[in-house]
Amino acid sequence: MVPTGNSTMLRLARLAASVPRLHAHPTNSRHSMAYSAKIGPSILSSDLSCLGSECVRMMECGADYLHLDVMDGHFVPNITFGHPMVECLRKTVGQDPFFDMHMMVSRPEQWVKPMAAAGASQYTFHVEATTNPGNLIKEIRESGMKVGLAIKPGTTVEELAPWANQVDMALVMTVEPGFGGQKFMEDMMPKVSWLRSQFPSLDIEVDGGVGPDTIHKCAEAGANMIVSGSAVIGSDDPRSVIALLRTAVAEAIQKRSLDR
Ligand SMILES: O=C(CO)[C@@H](O)[C@H](O)COP(=O)(O)O
Ligand SMILES: [Fe+2]
Repeated sequence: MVPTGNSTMLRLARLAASVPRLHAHPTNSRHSMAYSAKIGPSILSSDLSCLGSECVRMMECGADYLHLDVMDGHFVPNITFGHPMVECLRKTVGQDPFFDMHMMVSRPEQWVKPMAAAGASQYTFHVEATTNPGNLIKEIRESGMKVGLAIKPGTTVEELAPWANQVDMALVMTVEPGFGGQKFMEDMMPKVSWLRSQFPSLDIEVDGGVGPDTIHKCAEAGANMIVSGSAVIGSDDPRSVIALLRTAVAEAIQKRSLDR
């Protein structure tokens, strides 16, 4: 029988409110709503000659969004792709999937409009790459995209903090940007914990070396947007890995909300 007493109802309502929305679309996450667990495979680790079908496969395996790594051979010592590829991917996957563009480029200002036109959903730039983050945030918003702000391992979280209230997402890099398949830097976790304590409803993303072995550190520290490249793409069962990562984060979010 369903209990209907007032105190029981109150407890059930509290419990329901504390349960994270597992499949929330990233576009709904800012401002009014509590953050939720979202898993974004980095397609850098996939067969780059099949990017379109790899994106489709990741969405079919339960990805919440796609993390697309743009490298210019200048900001980082590697080159990937630019907005023409994003335009093709958008045509292949349709309007729905959320494209988080991780812009590892110098002068990120120059690609805002082309990326927006190509179908990017969020433009995540590095604070190290610009002298005027405030202006760039404004330009990204005016182009209709969400804003992500990233810091490299050597950059302190204090450099991100002044902008945190103006962005949709903060990205704490857990490897030196440039390549997939590197070792997770656990010593970045205090940055995540600090951001979570200061900005309780901010989307906080971690990127680099994140997989089943390292997800619990990220989840406990307070990250809720999880980029995972080689651990997901290289797995025989990406669907299970994505589900495992999401469960770890969802449980940590639930624990945090019950502890409050
Ligand atoms: O931005 C980057 C690397 O610069 C990442 O998005 C990696 O591509 C993630 O891959 P794994 O470290 O998970 O293999
Ligand atoms: Fe990335």
